[in-house]
Amino acid sequence: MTIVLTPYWSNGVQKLRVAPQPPAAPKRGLVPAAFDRDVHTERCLLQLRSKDKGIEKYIYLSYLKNEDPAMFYKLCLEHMAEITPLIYTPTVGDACVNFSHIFRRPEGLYVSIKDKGKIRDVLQNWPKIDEARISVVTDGSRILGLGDLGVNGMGISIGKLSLYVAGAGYVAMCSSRTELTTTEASDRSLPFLSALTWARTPRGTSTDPLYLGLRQKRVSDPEMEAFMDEFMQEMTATFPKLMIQFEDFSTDNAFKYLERYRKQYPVFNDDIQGTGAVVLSGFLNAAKLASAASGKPLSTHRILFFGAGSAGVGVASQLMSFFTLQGLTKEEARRSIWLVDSQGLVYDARGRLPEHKKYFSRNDYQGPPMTNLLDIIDYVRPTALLGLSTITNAFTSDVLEAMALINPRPIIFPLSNPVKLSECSFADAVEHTRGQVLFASGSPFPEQEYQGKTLYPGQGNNMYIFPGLGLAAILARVSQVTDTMVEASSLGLANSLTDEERALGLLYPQVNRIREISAFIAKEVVRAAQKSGVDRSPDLRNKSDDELLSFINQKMWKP
Ligand SMILES: NC(=O)C1=CN([C@@H]2O[C@H](COP(=O)(O)OP(=O)(O)OC[C@H]3O[C@@H](n4cnc5c(N)ncnc54)[C@H](O)[C@@H]3O)[C@@H](O)[C@H]2O)C=CC1
Ligand SMILES: CC(=O)C(=O)O
Ligand SMILES: [Mg+2]
Repeated sequence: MTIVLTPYWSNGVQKLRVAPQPPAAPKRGLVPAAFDRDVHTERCLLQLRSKDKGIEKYIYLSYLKNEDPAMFYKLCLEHMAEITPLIYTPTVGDACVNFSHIFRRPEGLYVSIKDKGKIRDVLQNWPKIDEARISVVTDGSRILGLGDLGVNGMGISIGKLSLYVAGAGYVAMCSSRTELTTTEASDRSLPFLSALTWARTPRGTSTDPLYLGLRQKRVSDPEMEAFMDEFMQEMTATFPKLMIQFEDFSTDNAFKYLERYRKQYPVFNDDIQGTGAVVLSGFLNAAKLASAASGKPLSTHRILFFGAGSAGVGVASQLMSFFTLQGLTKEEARRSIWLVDSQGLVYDARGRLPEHKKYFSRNDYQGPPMTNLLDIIDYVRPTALLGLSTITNAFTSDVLEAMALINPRPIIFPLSNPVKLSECSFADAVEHTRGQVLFASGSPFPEQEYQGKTLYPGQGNNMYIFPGLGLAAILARVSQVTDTMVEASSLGLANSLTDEERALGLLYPQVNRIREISAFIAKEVVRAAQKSGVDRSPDLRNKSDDELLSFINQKMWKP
């Protein structure tokens, strides 16, 4: 075998590394005579398509990822629009609910409350400590809109990690080796992920003999805080190059642990910040189309949130920058946003509010509680209605018609996941706004024909953001993830639409361009990290934008 050395630069010093080799041909006799890898791609696709149910397709794809990861990711990249809903929302919701039943072999790292005091020992068991770069950490307490699923929430970490690899090619960065046989790819394609399964028997699983988690109540707040402090300290000590994504923590804990660690470690919360960024991006594009139709300036938009949890308030906070970008003050921006929760309009005179709702609580309404969404729409007269409530079909035909009555092009984003919890479907939104809706949902919906025209739904899901944001954070070796980095990811996404996509009226780029989009977002985020002074890769500072983009592209593993 010939070994080819290629030069590269590290901290200003030129070094050599072994160039990647093409996959070794399988040894004679170990595959059938006519075996051909390209034909095998078609075979795998046909096997996948032969299954009727989403969950069966999920199980097949999980098997393929473990057996032949290069093939799995090749299929993902070549059929992104078809496969994303099978490995991610909506199917991942079913996979999580049934996780303890469809479980075949462990994937990821499980740290439970029983490990408190010896978390370091558990982390040391991870097979490839030096290669760990990204971790999607959940405690399973609010999985999509499905509630507390305990250890079954691991499915969401696995799904997000698959999208990290498919969407941003993480494997290459973890590689210190050269062989690209499928077995090696398999070893290397295990990015680090962990689920913290402390301690709660989610409803419905207490009597399930197959449930894989602990069977006890979740621990008290102080005990969880002590656990989290130890966990974060040991994670960053054991894996010094690690970026941590918090995922699907219940509302209070989502806000609490983001604030507690965001200045100390490279960590972000996907539901608060990733969702904020993806919705800001789609909203920027939608608001331009809505304002063009109404003739009213962008600064006059009025946004009504149905759902005021971690995602709702996270998105509201991020949308503040939509208004400040139009020249409004922060106070004026705040006044352009209204929240609704399970008790109706959020306002000061209503009584004691949880901390995360206070900033957007209205002080200009003192009347009786306003709980009916139609009354609230009539009072607020919003240009945009955003759903993050987990309430299926809350945007009824009356609600959609009311929005269409006050806006030539109403912005309607039912963002709850999975599909069965969406506040409305695309078909209903099109029908009840006579095709005028500017639409994005958390989970995918099929396109619609309306009066001879094809209308396309947007998917306002943080999957557009976290691969590129995380990639930039890792490449720039950031010490923390700043607000300006999150905003840069959002503006990067908004600006990544092609002219053709804009001509089709899309609010988000097509998902099959995810690699290109992630690279572009990553470039913008690296620059933002440099401006914030949180980067620790000085080499990247000397690169022009083109050089940086091509560096990022080179770092992406291509199956
Ligand atoms: N599209 C995306 O990328 C994302 C979507 N989500 C989805 O957003 C949803 C909410 O997530 P979180 O904010 O983390 O949950 P959460 O539990 O923190 O918040 C839910 C909110 O909905 C409100 N709510 C409940 N019933 C209501 C009702 N009848 N009327 C009005 N409001 C009601 C609650 O008061 C709460 O404020 C989930 O379905 C989740 O999957 C979350 C993150 C990202
Ligand atoms: C998409 C996502 O992160 C969620 O629904 O929680
Ligand atoms: Mg989430």
